Amino acid sequence: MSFGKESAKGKKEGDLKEFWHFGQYVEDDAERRKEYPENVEVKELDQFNKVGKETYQMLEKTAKYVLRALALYLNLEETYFDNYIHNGNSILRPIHYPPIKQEPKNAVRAAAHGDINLITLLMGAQGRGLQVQRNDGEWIDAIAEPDELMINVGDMLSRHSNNKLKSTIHRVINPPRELWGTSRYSMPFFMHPVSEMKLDVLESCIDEDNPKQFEDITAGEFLNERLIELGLIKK
Ligand SMILES: O=C(O)CCC(=O)C(=O)O
Ligand SMILES: [Fe+2]
Repeated sequence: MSFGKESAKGKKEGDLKEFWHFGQYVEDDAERRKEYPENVEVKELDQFNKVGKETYQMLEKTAKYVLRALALYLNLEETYFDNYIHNGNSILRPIHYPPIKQEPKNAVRAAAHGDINLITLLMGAQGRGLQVQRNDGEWIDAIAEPDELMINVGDMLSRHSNNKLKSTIHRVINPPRELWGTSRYSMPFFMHPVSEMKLDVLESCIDEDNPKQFEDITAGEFLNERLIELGLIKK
């Protein structure tokens, strides 16, 4: 994905980043397989596709267990999400934030946003910069240690749970000027369900104090809407 092409929802400046995508490896459903683009084979790097696939599948499995815990928290069956995420449209996205060569004006490495998907798993990034916004509006550093994962709730889960689980607003700030010459690398795993999953607010998350906050929509429709807003696909 070319540099500067993606911008956060509602922001005109492109983010200062470039990235690769590893997508779903559908091995048991010919119809579903046609829904996703083929993963691109990189012949120049011997281990690239193998390591990408292994990383994808390990993070996918980890995310599945996290969603099981969240399902229990939402008073759902423990395995509620399992069928929705099997062969889901999840993405492993290694990102490179290149050295900054000139005054970026209003552009940042990643402008403030909520992720589109159910949950995001972030392995320790190489280089600081990630911040999350607290409920009181203050931004705090969110730096995972090598043996830790940062886990964000995304907008799809926030809709489905009527905001009982709030989408984590986060951003990647530019480094101080003396570190402009350094790259940053990060590797989020975005857990997405299959496109036909209904994100309609769960009945169990609606009551008098917390009326239904979101319109009914499927994951596929919601993703499409958001990709248009991010400048990644055309209407
Ligand atoms: O670079 C990071 O650590 C986070 C990237 C991110 O938030 C995103 O790509 O959605
Ligand atoms: Fe994000």
